[in-house]
Amino acid sequence: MDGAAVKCLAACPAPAKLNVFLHVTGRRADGYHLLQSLFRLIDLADSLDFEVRAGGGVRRVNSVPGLASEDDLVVRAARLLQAETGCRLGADITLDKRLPLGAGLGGGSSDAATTLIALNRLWGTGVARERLAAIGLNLGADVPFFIHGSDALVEGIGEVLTPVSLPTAHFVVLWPGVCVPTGAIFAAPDLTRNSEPIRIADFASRATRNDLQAVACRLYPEVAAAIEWLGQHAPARMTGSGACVFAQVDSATAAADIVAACPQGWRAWHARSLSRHPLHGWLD
Ligand SMILES: C[C@](O)(CO)[C@H](O)COP(=O)(O)OP(=O)(O)OC[C@H]1O[C@@H](n2ccc(N)nc2=O)[C@H](O)[C@@H]1O
Ligand SMILES: Nc1ncnc2c1ncn2[C@@H]1O[C@H](COP(=O)(O)OP(=O)(O)OP(=O)(O)O)[C@@H](O)[C@H]1O
Repeated sequence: MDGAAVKCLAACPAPAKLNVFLHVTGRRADGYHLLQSLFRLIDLADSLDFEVRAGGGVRRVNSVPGLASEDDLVVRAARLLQAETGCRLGADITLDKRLPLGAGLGGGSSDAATTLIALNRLWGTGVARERLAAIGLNLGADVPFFIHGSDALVEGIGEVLTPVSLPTAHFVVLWPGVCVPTGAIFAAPDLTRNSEPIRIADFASRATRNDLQAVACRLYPEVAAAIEWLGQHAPARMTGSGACVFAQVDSATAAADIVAACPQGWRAWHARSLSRHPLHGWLD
């Protein structure tokens, strides 16, 4: 342990996202794909506790099944912030992992974003939002979205954000129990990579889809089965690169009825839209 805790912060939320649509419009020279996607924050979340230490060590102090501490984006985010700012303080971090891994909910990216926002405040490193988002992009394509912290049309590989204001909504989110590795979906030869770009002003009136869905359904039949089951209740679509699928419903009651009928071995949640990341006010 690196000295006594000098400051603590408990129960910092790391909310999930849904990709209302996701179009792949091209590919960069480095292999990353260009996207157009409407991202919504939802109130399903991981939760993080931070204890600042006088020594410079950073570690996750609890165990998380399937996620070694040294590989955790939370630990990598904290070390990256130290490297970028020269901060000599350290942190013990506890991650209460509630979001499934590799689920298209952006859990790892959100954990990283919450770590950057919380430690930037606790360590007093004073990095402004835009620079923190640029730092976060090194950890994952979705991190800038969570640092900006509001619903957005996202372009580039995740770094070009146009905030949008959307009505509140209820969703059912369904996880068919598998973990989908994002890289494998983007690497598939049959992925649609040339969707026509939509103008921001037009996206509400155009037909949309998730271009990653067909590949994920082919490689992971559980995803196809989840879309089929949820689709009997409301129009259903995959989020991110899967494995979760979601449907917008009219009310909390409608969501609860579908959640109650969820087949054994899968998990379903009623999620509400979130207008802002709960830590949004902590950045300039
Ligand atoms: C598809 C989305 O879920 C949409 O929200 C995200 O853009 C994926 O973000 P992520 O899970 O944070 O993914 P990253 O860890 O950045 O990338 C994993 C791998 O997916 C591929 N990848 C990812 C994002 C992107 N725009 N193009 C890609 O080709 C790359 O091979 C990369 O090595
Ligand atoms: N704190 C973390 N939480 C989740 N995954 C993490 C974390 N740190 C590292 N990872 C790694 O990142 C991978 C993908 O994480 P994540 O759960 O965010 O995927 P995802 O929900 O599919 O995200 P996206 O929607 O951005 O594709 C995991 O399989 C895991 O190996």
